Amino acid sequence: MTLKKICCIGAGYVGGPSCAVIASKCPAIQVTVVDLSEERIKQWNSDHLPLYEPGLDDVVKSCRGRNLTFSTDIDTAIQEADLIFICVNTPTKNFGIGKGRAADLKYIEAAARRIADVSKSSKIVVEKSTVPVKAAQSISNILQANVKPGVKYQVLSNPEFLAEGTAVNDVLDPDRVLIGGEKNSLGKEAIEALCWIYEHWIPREKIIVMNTWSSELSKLAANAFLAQRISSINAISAICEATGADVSEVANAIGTDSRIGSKFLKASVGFGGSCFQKDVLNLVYLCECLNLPEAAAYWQQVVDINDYQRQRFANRVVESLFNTVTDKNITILGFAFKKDTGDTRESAAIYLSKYLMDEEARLRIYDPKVEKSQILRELTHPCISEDPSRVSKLVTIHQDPYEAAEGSHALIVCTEWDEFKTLDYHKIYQKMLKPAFIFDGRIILDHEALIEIGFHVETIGKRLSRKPVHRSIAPSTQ
Ligand SMILES: NC(=O)C1=CN([C@@H]2O[C@H](COP(=O)(O)OP(=O)(O)OC[C@H]3O[C@@H](n4cnc5c(N)ncnc54)[C@H](O)[C@@H]3O)[C@@H](O)[C@H]2O)C=CC1
Ligand SMILES: O=C(O)[C@H]1O[C@H](OP(=O)(O)OP(=O)(O)OC[C@H]2O[C@@H](n3ccc(=O)[nH]c3=O)[C@H](O)[C@@H]2O)[C@H](O)[C@@H](O)[C@@H]1O
Repeated sequence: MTLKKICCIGAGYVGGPSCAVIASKCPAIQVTVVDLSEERIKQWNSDHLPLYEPGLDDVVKSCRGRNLTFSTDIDTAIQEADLIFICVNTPTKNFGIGKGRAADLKYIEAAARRIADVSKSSKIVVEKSTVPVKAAQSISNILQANVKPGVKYQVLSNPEFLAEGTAVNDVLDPDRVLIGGEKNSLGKEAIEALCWIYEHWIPREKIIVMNTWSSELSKLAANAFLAQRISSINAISAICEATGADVSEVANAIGTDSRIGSKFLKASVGFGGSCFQKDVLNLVYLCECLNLPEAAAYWQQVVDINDYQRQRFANRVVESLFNTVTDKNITILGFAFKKDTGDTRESAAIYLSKYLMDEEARLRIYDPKVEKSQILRELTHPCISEDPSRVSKLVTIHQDPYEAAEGSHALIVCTEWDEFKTLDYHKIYQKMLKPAFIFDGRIILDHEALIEIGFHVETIGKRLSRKPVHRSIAPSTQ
């Protein structure tokens, strides 16, 4: 089967980059990415794309207006397409049954109903969003219940594994592509059609075909395993801090075992991003629904350790600053959930800011890629601040790291931006109040050099020798 036109519903972090790469690699296919948000589509059609992603500008510019279109005309794009990717958001439900754990599937259902309402020809519908197992069944049920004469649907699962900050490369050169579908002849035909798209640039042996439910579960399992590694090394970091072991040395030692592997063993102030917590909780909820409480409790610990790590780090900041941060100036370097993205969803910096605002600290925040309005939106969210007016009282956003450090008692590295490694820390030291503290939540700075300058340095998973600083005898917060 040859596909001439494809449509992608959802122009977000997944739909935009993945379909831009498809368009660039398949010049004979017309790719239309649609979204309900006029603002987002306007940005995709401008020089200022709605998300920062290295290499994305070039890919989009190379095919936008040729075989890549961004549009709010959802119905026309669906009607004309042979194949439709569903890339809408699947956030954690914050109300009703499964609140705080289950994925909210209302956007998936709305997309499926829209396809059913407007389609006049047969479609392959590809679920790319991350969903609970059996979501493809719900999509299929909605489509079949509303099917028009002569129209046929095949639903496939094709989860996305790209990571933000490396999205373009991840789609260009993935470890694997997963496709789940039915084993009957129509199912196989649909799987072949989707394989044909990917085979424009990905070797066939990297495309793994399986049943739909395995494919859906593999996505949740992959994210749960990745998050579990971070929580595991973060749990080890707590032992390191209590004993004098060094978590980076431990990670290096265990990572050289080829059965364990060296990736995703970087201890940190906690994982962030829109998916790890959401998908692990989704798995927890799935286990609960399947009456598997022990499995649910196991995966719940991955999220609990992440909360513990963030709180533990915040406590260490307060304790080190003589057990009070009230009215102290604290500079936060980095607000994105990781480097090379402007995305702040579930960023550890948000939670750290919350804990410090609860202690009435004054925050001076700098991030090279996150807009001021975005930081304020995160901090004034009702889950973070009960009284948003306190945010304007306690928080200032800065365009320059040196300005942000001016008059500060402490500086906290929350995001591992490369530029933080090469700042002029002599200059920063001069601008700060003494004793000047640095809390390296990402283990990226040269701690010995900072101690030499005169800083009091604290980091994750390691006790640092330091010049003595007077400590108060007030009770510890830990
Ligand atoms: N962000 C990431 O790095 C990754 C995300 N995923 C998964 O991909 C899915 C999408 O994630 P993101 O792209 O980050 O979300 P996003 O929130 O950036 O984008 C989703 C877009 O879908 C649009 N939308 C929602 N309902 C719609 C409808 N009925 N019709 C048209 N547009 C609609 C929204 O307006 C939004 O622009 C989620 O399930 C996520 O778990 C998977 C791999 C990586
Ligand atoms: O489903 C998704 O949304 C995606 O989730 C993650 O990608 P992403 O969240 O974009 O970024 P990661 O590189 O995985 O980082 C997630 C968080 O973990 C932190 N992290 C990562 C690695 C590590 O060793 N230590 C650590 O603290 C990062 O700083 C970040 O806060 C997965 O890596 C992708 O494969 C997946 O497709």
